[in-house]
Amino acid sequence: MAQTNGLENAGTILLLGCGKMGSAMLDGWLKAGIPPGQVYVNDPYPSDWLKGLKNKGLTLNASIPANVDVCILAIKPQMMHDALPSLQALGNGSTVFLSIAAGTTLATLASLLGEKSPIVRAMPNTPAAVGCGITALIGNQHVSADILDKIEAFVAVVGDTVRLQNEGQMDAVTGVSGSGPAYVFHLIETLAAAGEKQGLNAELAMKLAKTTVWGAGQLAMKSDQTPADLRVGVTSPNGTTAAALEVLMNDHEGFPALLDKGVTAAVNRSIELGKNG
Ligand SMILES: NC(=O)C1=CN([C@@H]2O[C@H](COP(=O)(O)OP(=O)(O)OC[C@H]3O[C@@H](n4cnc5c(N)ncnc54)[C@H](O)[C@@H]3O)[C@@H](O)[C@H]2O)C=CC1
Ligand SMILES: O=C(O)[C@@H]1CCC=N1
Repeated sequence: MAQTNGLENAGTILLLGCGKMGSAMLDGWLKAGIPPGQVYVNDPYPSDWLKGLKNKGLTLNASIPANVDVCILAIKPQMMHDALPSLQALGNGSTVFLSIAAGTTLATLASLLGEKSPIVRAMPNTPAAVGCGITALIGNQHVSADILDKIEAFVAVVGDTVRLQNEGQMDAVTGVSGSGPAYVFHLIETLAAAGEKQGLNAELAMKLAKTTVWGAGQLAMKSDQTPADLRVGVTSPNGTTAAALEVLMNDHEGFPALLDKGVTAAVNRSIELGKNG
């Protein structure tokens, strides 16, 4: 039997906002077999890649179609109040909305889109661009198990998925995995810079830093051992790693304290964005 990905009956799709996240997801849907003829995209600043998809049948910047099965909101949270009133005709309960905006709550989305609307809130991350994202999802009271399965299929084609128990978890998810890739990219930058300071040329230092983060990520995912055990496995008694970890694992000014402060700042900003919504 042919393999299915849950998107065979995706229906008519409207994507509002096709920047970094919107285009990563759109690319995933098209690669997963959604015909471009089923896809409408509205974005006032379309990329060349997006414009090129018009030749394949995608509809760009047309008026809102009368019947939309799934409408994906991939605009900035600050744009919701201006942009969503244009979608109110879709708020009769038959269109399912998927918002990936940080902070914007299900209640705010329902107030802007129509209280009958089935709305799923999700938090993906940019590794979705290479099919390695992780997206957390939660639906409002109008989202049935079947609808949630269907919407999950839209994000599952660009990576792993998790379902949340309650919307309150979304701020913490945003601080850990939504913003998380930036922390890891910064780790790569700073590891490479430290290598340069030790005399390596820039290209070599960056190759070592990138491949080390990639390899450690692969090992953490594939090994039966916990990350803590894997760390111990690198650390020879009285060796080089132990010397580094003595500095990095300092509770007050090392990784644990810094990352905790960073994640807390992201979570607080997510809560603030939600209140402003
Ligand atoms: N970048 C990231 O790592 C992640 C972003 N998000 C969320 O995804 C959403 C989009 O973020 P990015 O893709 O990073 O931003 P972006 O700035 O790359 O994309 C936003 C797009 O919206 C378009 N736009 C502006 N006004 C519009 C309107 N009225 N109608 C239609 N399109 C409009 C812009 O031209 C732009 O292409 C945000 O709500 C963000 O919180 C969620 C998870 C991760
Ligand atoms: O920085 C932001 O607000 C968005 C949400 C998560 C990642 N990027």
